[in-house]
Amino acid sequence: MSFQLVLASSSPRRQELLKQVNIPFIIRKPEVDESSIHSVLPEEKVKQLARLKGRETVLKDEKEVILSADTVVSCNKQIFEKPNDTDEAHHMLSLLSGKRHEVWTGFMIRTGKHEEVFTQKTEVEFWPLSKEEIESYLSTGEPFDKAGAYGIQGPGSILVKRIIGDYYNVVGLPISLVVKELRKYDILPVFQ
Ligand SMILES: Cc1cn([C@H]2C[C@H](O)[C@@H](COP(=O)(O)OP(=O)(O)OP(=O)(O)O)O2)c(=O)[nH]c1=O
Repeated sequence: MSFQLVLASSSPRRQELLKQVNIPFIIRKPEVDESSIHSVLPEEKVKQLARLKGRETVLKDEKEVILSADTVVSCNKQIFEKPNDTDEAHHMLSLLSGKRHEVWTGFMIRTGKHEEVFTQKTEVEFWPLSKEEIESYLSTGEPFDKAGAYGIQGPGSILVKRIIGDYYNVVGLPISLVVKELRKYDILPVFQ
């Protein structure tokens, strides 16, 4: 039986990453209250949030596979999600300045019969950032819809000294691991 992929996400980055590997999908965004998840461990938090988003997405028939995900930044035992305002974004970037942090993405794959949750970690190191650099970056508006208040894929790329691990995991979906798992449902990138 071949399955239809349903992306349970409104993140433009996740949509782009699936398009990049030519996987056909439809979008169905769940209504979730993310504030109900309080885990202090980033790996647990992204698992729980991906699970919540996946389970709250309606399965319309047995041929559908739901893919949901969540990304957080973890630095010095603190978890950074999307900043609520400029002050919070400034605070996050000040704490990330000159240091290493982890980006965790959790994703869930769910059908009517099975569900599984996976996680992936990428380490990112930032250059030391001056107050002016942080303010100039904030003025681009980039930080506000992104965990940790930056996007590695845009102008935020110049904040990054190095990364260890999957780049796409930082952008919101570890696409090669996702594709590997979707093969079980005969969902294949078109070039295969
Ligand atoms: C660290 C980092 C995060 N991000 C993004 C990926 C995610 O979209 C976002 C983290 O927020 P999420 O809550 O994981 O996702 P979302 O609210 O954008 O979308 P949805 O819940 O509908 O799936 O941060 C980047 O785009 N680049 C980066 O470098």
